[in-house]
Amino acid sequence: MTETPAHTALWPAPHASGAVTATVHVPGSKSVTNRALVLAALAAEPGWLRRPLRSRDTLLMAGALRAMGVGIEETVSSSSSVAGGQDGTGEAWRVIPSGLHGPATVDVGNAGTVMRFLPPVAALADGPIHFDGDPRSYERPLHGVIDALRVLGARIDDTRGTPGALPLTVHGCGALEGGRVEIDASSSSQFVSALLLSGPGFNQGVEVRHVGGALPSMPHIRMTVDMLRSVGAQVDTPEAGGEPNVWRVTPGALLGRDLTVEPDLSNAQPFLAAALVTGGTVTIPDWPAHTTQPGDALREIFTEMGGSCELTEQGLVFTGSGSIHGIDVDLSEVGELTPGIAAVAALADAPSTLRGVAHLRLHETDRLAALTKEINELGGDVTETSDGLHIKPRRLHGGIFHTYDDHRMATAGAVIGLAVDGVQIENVATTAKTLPDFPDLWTGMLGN
Ligand SMILES: O=C(O)C1=C[C@@H](OP(=O)(O)O)[C@@H](O)[C@H](O)C1
Ligand SMILES: C=C(OP(=O)(O)O)C(=O)O
Repeated sequence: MTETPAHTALWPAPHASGAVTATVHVPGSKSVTNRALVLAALAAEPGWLRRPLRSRDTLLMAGALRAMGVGIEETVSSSSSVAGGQDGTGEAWRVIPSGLHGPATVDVGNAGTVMRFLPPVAALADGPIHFDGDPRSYERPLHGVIDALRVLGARIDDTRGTPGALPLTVHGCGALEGGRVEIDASSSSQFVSALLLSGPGFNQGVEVRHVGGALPSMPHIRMTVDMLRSVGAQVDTPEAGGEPNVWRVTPGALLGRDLTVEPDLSNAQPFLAAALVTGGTVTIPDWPAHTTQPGDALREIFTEMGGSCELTEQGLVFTGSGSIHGIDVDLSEVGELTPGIAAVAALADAPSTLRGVAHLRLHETDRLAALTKEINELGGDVTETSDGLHIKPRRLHGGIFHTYDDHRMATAGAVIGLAVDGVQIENVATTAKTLPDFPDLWTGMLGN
């Protein structure tokens, strides 16, 4: 949890005067967009991304790939025949791979996907690629990727900062041997995803064996595997009868695809929470019937917390009952949903225990400390446990909700603000990491 400058702007979180009824079009998934960009950049032919997320994390990914020589052309069309998504409001990115070249400099910002997914890509480039980012990026775990790449044959200079962390330089020489590697990915599933995504480009492919504590965010690893397969890669997984905690990717050329990015279901969370908290109804169009996104778990989690939902032709229709229940839940698979669930839990009719998310201490900020401090400063009763939070609902009052440069802290504060008058979100602009339109979508949902 890094210190927040006192002067940062305050956003008065709108208080809901009654039950919210709204349809909210949620922009594309960060996790899908950034995987699709990497896979398209590594492909043997051009591809399309339709309805990509345009946010800080995805623009950093696109900028980094461009710096390494990949062509990414942005087109916007009102005609679905040219570039449209299902609603015809088509932004589409044409990705034209043309070799990966250094020297180049990559700004990772504070994007886990950029700082983890790109060093393996850089190892395939033909020159040095320098990586740097926000101060927080120096603190986020990266050793799993760096150590593994060295075992697989890469030369990496990480002597400018703390060894095993940013800033660093990957001295790519146009190819990487690849092969077998053991990593401890208990601090981030993105270590596994990173090695698998570039695996088809390594001479021997890659075999990643996770050794260590529980691996978080399994749906995100399944997303990696599914997306690799969809561009023609051969991937063996533990689920497909393989060894537990072992993934294998065979070397081979990747296809250029035409992919429409699903809405970001984790970013749908605050809007669904608005229905739950106000006893209203919120519809999210284009909710996928089948998806690897962890946000899909909200259908079950928020139903247990008092709502009900139905997948219809219009999208996911989620309705609050007017009561909010506490929950005892293991969130290790869906850690990024924790801030939003904590916000709802603080407004519930009974205590909640959120477990399995110790690794959130090394996310955008220390999310367990930040949620505890900020909810308690509004009068709440949250205690940190070794791997999560215990939340006893209490009557909350207004005040400043600090965000620590964490988009999900900002949206969590907005959810509390619906029910508690006078909540002010410090630096709501930090939502630009994955949802730049958040303040407008939020006020639009409330009919303002
Ligand atoms: O691969 C991905 O796209 C992500 C994986 C998860 O990371 P961790 O496993 O580090 O929690 C998740 O929290 C993050 O928001 C996105
Ligand atoms: C943990 C998150 O992001 P990142 O991709 O930076 O890890 C998140 O979006 O909740």
